[in-house]
Amino acid sequence: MTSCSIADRSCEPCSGGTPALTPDQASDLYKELQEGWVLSADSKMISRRFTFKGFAKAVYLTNLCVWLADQEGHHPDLSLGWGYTEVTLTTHEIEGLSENDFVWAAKLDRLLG
Ligand SMILES: C[C@H](O)[C@H](O)[C@H]1CNC2=NC(N)=NC(=O)C2=N1
Repeated sequence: MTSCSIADRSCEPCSGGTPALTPDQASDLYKELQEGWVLSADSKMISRRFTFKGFAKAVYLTNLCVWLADQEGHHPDLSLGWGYTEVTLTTHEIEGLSENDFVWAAKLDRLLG
């Protein structure tokens, strides 16, 4: 059986010529993500803050994000401190959201079970 999850897709190389997702397209893809992701009001980014008790767990999640970013060739902005990692996705090339951002977020959701 096929699952048809966006987590099964791959991030595609993105050039400046591809238009950013419209707010409607972004909110459709947003529905496929797990709870906890936030779609910004201007539909230009999605983010999720993970909280932990301690520093090392936040570093481990950050390192997982580094691994996934290099695997997919698509890179989140990461903010790390004691007890938290915040992951923000946007496609810098187009100053907005692309499908890559949602594929990447869904892959992280899947890795985290
Ligand atoms: C050629 C390569 O696809 C680009 O330089 C990628 C790399 N990772 C990227 N990551 C993100 N988040 N946005 C980009 O525009 C981007 N560009």
